[in-house]
Parts: sequence; C-alpha cells; structure tokens
Amino acid sequence: MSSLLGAAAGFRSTDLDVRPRSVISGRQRWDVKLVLGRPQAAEVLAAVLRRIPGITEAQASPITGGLLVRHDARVQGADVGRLVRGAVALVVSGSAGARRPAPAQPAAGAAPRTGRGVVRPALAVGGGVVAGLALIRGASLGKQLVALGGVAVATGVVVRKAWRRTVDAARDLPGTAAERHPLLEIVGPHRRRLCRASVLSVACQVSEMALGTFLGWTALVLIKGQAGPLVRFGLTTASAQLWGLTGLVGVACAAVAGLSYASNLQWRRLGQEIEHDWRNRTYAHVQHLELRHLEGERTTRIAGVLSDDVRQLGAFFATSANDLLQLSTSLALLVPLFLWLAPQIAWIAFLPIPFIAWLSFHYQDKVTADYAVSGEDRARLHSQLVNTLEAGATVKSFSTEDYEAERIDRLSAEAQDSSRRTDRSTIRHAEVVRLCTTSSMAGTLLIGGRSVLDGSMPFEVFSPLIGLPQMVMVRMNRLGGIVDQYQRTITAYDRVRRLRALPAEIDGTGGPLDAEEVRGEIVLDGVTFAYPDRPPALEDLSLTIPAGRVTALVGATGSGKTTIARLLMRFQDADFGSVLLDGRDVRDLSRRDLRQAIGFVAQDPFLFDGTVADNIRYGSFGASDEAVVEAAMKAEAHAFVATLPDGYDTVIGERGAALSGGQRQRIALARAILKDAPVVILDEATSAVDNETEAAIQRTLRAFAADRTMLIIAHRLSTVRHADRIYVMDKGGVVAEQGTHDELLAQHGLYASLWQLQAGELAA
Ligand SMILES: Nc1ncnc2c1ncn2[C@@H]1O[C@H](COP(=O)(O)OP(=O)(O)OP(=O)(O)O)[C@@H](O)[C@H]1O
Repeated sequence: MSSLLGAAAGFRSTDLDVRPRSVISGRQRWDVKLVLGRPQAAEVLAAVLRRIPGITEAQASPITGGLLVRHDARVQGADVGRLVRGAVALVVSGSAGARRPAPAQPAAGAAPRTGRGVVRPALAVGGGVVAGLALIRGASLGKQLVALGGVAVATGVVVRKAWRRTVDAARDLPGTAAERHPLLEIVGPHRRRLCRASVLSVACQVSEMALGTFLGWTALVLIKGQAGPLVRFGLTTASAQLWGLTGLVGVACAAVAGLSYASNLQWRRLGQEIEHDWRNRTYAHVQHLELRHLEGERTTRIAGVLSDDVRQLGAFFATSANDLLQLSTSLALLVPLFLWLAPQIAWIAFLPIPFIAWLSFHYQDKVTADYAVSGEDRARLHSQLVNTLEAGATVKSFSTEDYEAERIDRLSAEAQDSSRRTDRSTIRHAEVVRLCTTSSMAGTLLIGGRSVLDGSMPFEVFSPLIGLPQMVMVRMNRLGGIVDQYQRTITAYDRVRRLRALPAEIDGTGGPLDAEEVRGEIVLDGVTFAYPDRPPALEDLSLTIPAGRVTALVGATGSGKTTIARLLMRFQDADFGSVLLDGRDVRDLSRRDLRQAIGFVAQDPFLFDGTVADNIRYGSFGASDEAVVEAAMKAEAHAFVATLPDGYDTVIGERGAALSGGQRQRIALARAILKDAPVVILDEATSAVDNETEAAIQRTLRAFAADRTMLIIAHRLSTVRHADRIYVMDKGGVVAEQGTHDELLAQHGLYASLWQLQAGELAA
C-alpha cells in the first residue's frame, strides 16, 4: 500500500466530495468525485475500505464515480459515511499512486501502459507514412507531409490513450478479462456476425466513395468537356464519358443500396443477439444470486439493468458501431487518396480529426458523472412511480394523491435537471465538431483553390476531392452522437457487470439429497444469526423438530420464527451453530435438493400474473389437472375457484390482485400441497382466512401431514393447538416454553396467558 500512497499531489478540494446515493441495511452506495476517471484512486480507495474490520466488500468505479460498500453488524450504517470520508481523505493526502500515472512518469507499481506504449506505435506509423511519401513524392512536399504526419501522430496518440483508459477502467470491474476492451467483452461470442457486418459496411462505404468520385467526374465532364482519368479506359468523347459515368453511377447506387440494406440488417441482428444474450445470462445469474443480495438491491434497479442497460449494449452495435466503422473506413480510404493525389492540402483536410478526437474523449470524461447521476435519478423516479402505483389503495385511503404527485414532480424535475446537464454538454460537443469540420472544408477549398490557381494542382485532381472529404466530414458530425452512445454504453456495461459480479449461491459439497428418502428430522444446534447491521435474530438457539410430526412455532412478533424457516431453506446461513436435516448440515447439501424436499408457504405468498391453475402448478409443472383440483380441495380453495368466471383458467392479475387475501393464501397452500414434499413449512399460511375455513383446512392438513414433517408458524393459537410439539419463542430468538397444547396450558406461563387472551377475544 505504501508504494501506492506516495506524496500528495494533483487533487482538488472538490475531490473530497462524497455524497450518499442509496443506503439500505448492510449495503450503501456513494458518489465519490475522487475516483471518477481515476482507476488507481478507485483501486486504492476500495483497498483502504476493505481493510476496515466489518467492511465485507468495497468496489469503486472510475467510470461512474460510484462506490459500493457492504458491511456486517460490526459497522453501524451511520458510521459508513464517516469511514468513506476518512478513506477518501487518506487517499487524497498520500496519493501519488492513486493518480493516473502521467504518460512520461508511470507511478511505482503501475504497469507502464500509457507512455511509451502509446507514442511508439503511433510515431512509427505516422513517421513511416511521411517518410514513404516524402520518398515517392519528392522533397518539395516535405513541409506538408510533416504537417500531415503530425496530424496522424496526434490522432493516434489521442485515440490510443482513450482506448487504454477505457480498458484500464474496465479492468477494475470484477469478472472482466484483463486487457480486453469493454466493447470486445460486450460482443462476446458474436464476433463472426460482427465481422460479417463490418465487411458489408466497409464494402458499402467503398461503393459510396466510388459513387462520390463518379459524380465528381460527371461534373468535370460537364465543366471541362471531359474527365481525364476516363480517357485511359477508352472513353474519349464527352458523350461516351457521360454514358459510361451514367452506367457506373447506376451500378454504384445499386451496390450502395444493397450493401447498406445487408449491412444494416447484420448490425441490427448483432445488436439484438447481444441484447438477448446479455439479458439471458444476466437474468440467469440474478436468479442464482444469494437472497441477501437480491433483497439488498432495489427491484426496480435490477429491472432497469436487465431492460434499459442491456438494451443499450445491443443498441450501440445496432447503430453507432456501424457509423463508427463507416467513418473509419472513409478516413482509411481518403487519407491515402489525398496523400497520393493532393498531399499539399491533405493536412488541412484532416487537421480537425485529432482535435475532434481529443474533444470527444475530453467530453466523455466530463459527462461520465453526469450520465451516472442522471441514470440514478431516472432509476429513483421509476422506482417511486412503480411503488406509488402499487400502493394505490394506501394512497387513496390516506388521501395523499397530491402529496404523491408532488413527490413525483420533484423527482421528475431532478431527473430533468440532470438530463438537461448531459444534453447541454452533448449538444455543445456536437456543434463544436460541426464547426471544426466546416472550417476544415473551407480551408480545403481555399488552400486547394489557391493551388489550382497557381497551377501546382490540376483542376481535374482537385474537383473530385472537394466532395469526398465532405462525405467524411458529414460523418464526423455524427461523432458527437457516437461518443454519446459510447459513453452511455460503457456506463450501462459498468452497471451490468456489477450486477453480475454479485456472488451466486454456492452449493454444499456433501453429495445429493433424495427427497424420497428424507425422513424430515430438523435440528437447530446452538444457532446464532444476525441480519446485517442488526442485533441477533436468533441467539444460541437449540431445538428439535421431530420427523413425521407437526411442530409449531408461536410467540412474540420479531422473535425469529420466520428466520428459522429461512435458515432451514438456506436463504441465509447461520453465523454460528448448525441446522441439520436428518443429521446432515444443510450447508453441506445441494440447495436445489434441499429446497425440493421442502414445501414452503411464505407469510406473504407471491402469486404470478397468470391463471389460477398456473399458479397452483408453479414448480410442479407436470402435474395433471386432476392433481391441481385435488390440491385445491385440500387447501379449501376449490369452492371459491369454482365460482370464478373461468374457474381454474381465471387470470388473477399481478400478484393475484383480483383475489382476496384469504383466497391468495389458499392458492399458495394448494401449490405447496401439490409439491408433495416430505417437509412442509407453513408461515402464517392461513392467517387471512376465517375461523371456519381454517378449521376445515386444519382437518384436511391433518391427513396430509400424516407421513411428513410439518412446521407451522402462527400467531393464532387455534391454528396450532393440535400440534405434536409447540415451541413458544420470546424476544431475542430464544425458546421460552415448549410442550403440547395441554402441557403448555398446565404450565400457566406465556402460552397459557396468550391462549386466555385469544380465547377471551373469541368469546367476546
Ligand atoms: N431481511 C431482513 N433484514 C434485516 N432484518 C430482518 C430481516 N428479516 C427479519 N429481520 C429482523 O429479524 C428479526 C426476526 O424476524 P422474523 O421475521 O424472523 O420474526 P418473526 O418471529 O417471524 O416475526 P413475525 O411474527 O412478526 O412474523 C426481527 O427483528 C426483524 O426485524
């Protein structure tokens, strides 16, 4: 570290700016100016933070200036800001190594990647071109060729430096292959289509330039009576030349149209394939994330990455990559053409290129943070919109429609403000590019015109060259848009990679678990567990849930009942102690096998937007219609389903919005019954149904539970009175009492007083 943290230099006071972006339990995001565009500072800051006990993860992005910090219970959420500010101050105060190394002085410990590595090849290429031409064209053109060589070298340096910077920044992203540019990472396995599309684009561009040349010759025939170059092809008269040119123009037009159609099709397909591929792979990863990460991210944020960001990856290749390639091709053709035909004006024609390239990459640096902020603002707005729409009834019941409208208005104004900032920079950049290209065109006309007038360049050479650079310069005008899209793509890529860097669930290595052979004995042995940044939900808890019996967990709210179910299903793992199923630690089992062996009805069951039958069949997709109906009968759902307009084919809307709470619970119960697992956990599964229906469910469940282990979590004691064993949980995740219903009543303790309270309420 000391090699990285050297003497202080090069930071501004604004680099100490640190602002919270989102704060949730155990995970915080911050905007840190210091790291923006400085991969090494990002690296050092993350390393400093990771050394702090209690900080479990720290990642800083030089692309967006974002810092992600995860921490455990040893660090209080309120302290993270202080720690981040301290770490930033530390990096700023002792940080030569945290700066990007200057090209000529690479920092200690950093690879010398920008200095000689960039200048050398650029100089070699530029110098080679100049020397070659000086030899061919003679020494009289020395000055112009040196100028052009300078333009080529400057362009090479700027482009290469920007390319390296993006690679360096991307290298900090977890899971990114070293030394590969993000664009190559994005293309992934679709290189063949990229090549195909590129070849077609290049061919199209060549045809377009040929078309431009033919049109220039046509003008020459009309002005001067003939075009010299055509005489060599045997077309000696003006009329023959016109006919010949008409044919050539026709062929070139057809080629441009056909090739443009084919190349656009290929680019669009490439874009779609990239989008499809990245969405599928990212979504599959999200599905396998540890639940704590899934719960730790805002759903709308993940949805945003999977829809908008992934679409951006494809969109860049569908349009902007094509534009970029066409621009490069026209330059690659025009530069030698100019050098050969009119080297005296080549340097002025191409003078704006390094400047535009520098301007574009400078602009890219400037707007990176603005893009990240505006993306974040839009995500917040989207999240609030979705939340408010979902909370329609709550909003109306509190008459807070105006309050919500104001909230959206405020967030929308913030999003508008940040978009306005990026728009201003984008438009300014595009206009400066236009100014440069127009000036260069004027310069080409003036200097070229003077050469024609003083006889140093023939008019027939100059004439076609007037139009060709214009074609390039028109494309150069699009460079602003391309850089804008490129920037959006890199920012989107950064977000996608960060999502994909979250760890997936890891399976135990203790071999498979056959659901058929599970007896269902569950033992918690000295289990302690705390959610991040919270006091322990369970503390040194030991209890046994015997196989083939009905066991109940009752007691104080927040006493850890649901947490026990979550540990058993490995949504979380115990911090200390172990959870055993048939004597095997659940951490050693395959999560899939374990969860296959457990039927679970959550406190707030989720129903999908589909039919009743689809929802009952969820997870047991091969079940017959008869089995679905039978499960619904056991869950006392059949009677109400039969009254729905389309019975089991009735669509129940998002989250089952078209059903009552009790009906939703019974569908979820039917789903768990259909799964027919050897262990069943019902977490407040019947809390929303009336007493009479619940009694009926209890009767059928008794038969269903005969050959399996059932764990019932409930507040309503009538739900559990027939259980073989009841554990009464108290605050802090400890067992206060245990026994059967009668034994617990006889103890005259917590359970007995709860029973009296509830029985009294029932009687009243
Ligand atoms: N995802 C979570 N993140 C942080 N803390 C949590 C989370 N889920 C639960 N907790 C906390 O853990 C403790 C135990 O919660 P748990 O849901 O297990 O209690 P419970 O006994 O099932 O409560 P209830 O009877 O109200 O359903 C509570 O203090 C709760 O606030």
